[in-house]
Amino acid sequence: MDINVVNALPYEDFVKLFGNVVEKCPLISAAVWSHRPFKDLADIEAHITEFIHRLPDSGKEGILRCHPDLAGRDLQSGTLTRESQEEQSQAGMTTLDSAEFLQMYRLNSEYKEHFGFPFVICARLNNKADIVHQLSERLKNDRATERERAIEEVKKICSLRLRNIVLSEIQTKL
Ligand SMILES: NC(=O)NC1=NC(=O)NC1=O
Repeated sequence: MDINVVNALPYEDFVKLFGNVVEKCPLISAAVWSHRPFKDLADIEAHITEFIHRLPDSGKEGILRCHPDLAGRDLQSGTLTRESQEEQSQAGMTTLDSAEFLQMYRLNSEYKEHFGFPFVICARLNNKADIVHQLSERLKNDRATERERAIEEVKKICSLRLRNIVLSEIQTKL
């Protein structure tokens, strides 16, 4: 995708295209539009990262709270966003047996009870064994450490979603 095309987008189209690179947080892309013209995709990503970094702890926790649980109620009810549906199914969340499903439910509940925000991990970079291991391990973190750790995962998800958008735009032009 030509960065000049992106730079020429009115903010409505920019937010339509990039609004879900951070799950259910279109505000971030709507805010980042102010920083155009962008040098390239990495520049857009850098501005998104900077916006998140500058948020107070409550803002970072707010971003985490916008993420659906892995193998949670949104997955069960079919109300995940397209991106989350793809990511969660790729990580094996749609093929859990009843014991695995219960384990995820219990670990997610324990994590949420402990931290006050949901466990977030970049599902595309992990399989279900990794996810269970990470959930169990990260439960031991203190809140500040875990908040930053989870935000790092949000940035990985964002980076992969940005690349997917560019790739799918290029494919539509081929
Ligand atoms: N709680 C989560 O980590 N959710 C998710 N991670 C992803 O990569 N996609 C999701 O929906």
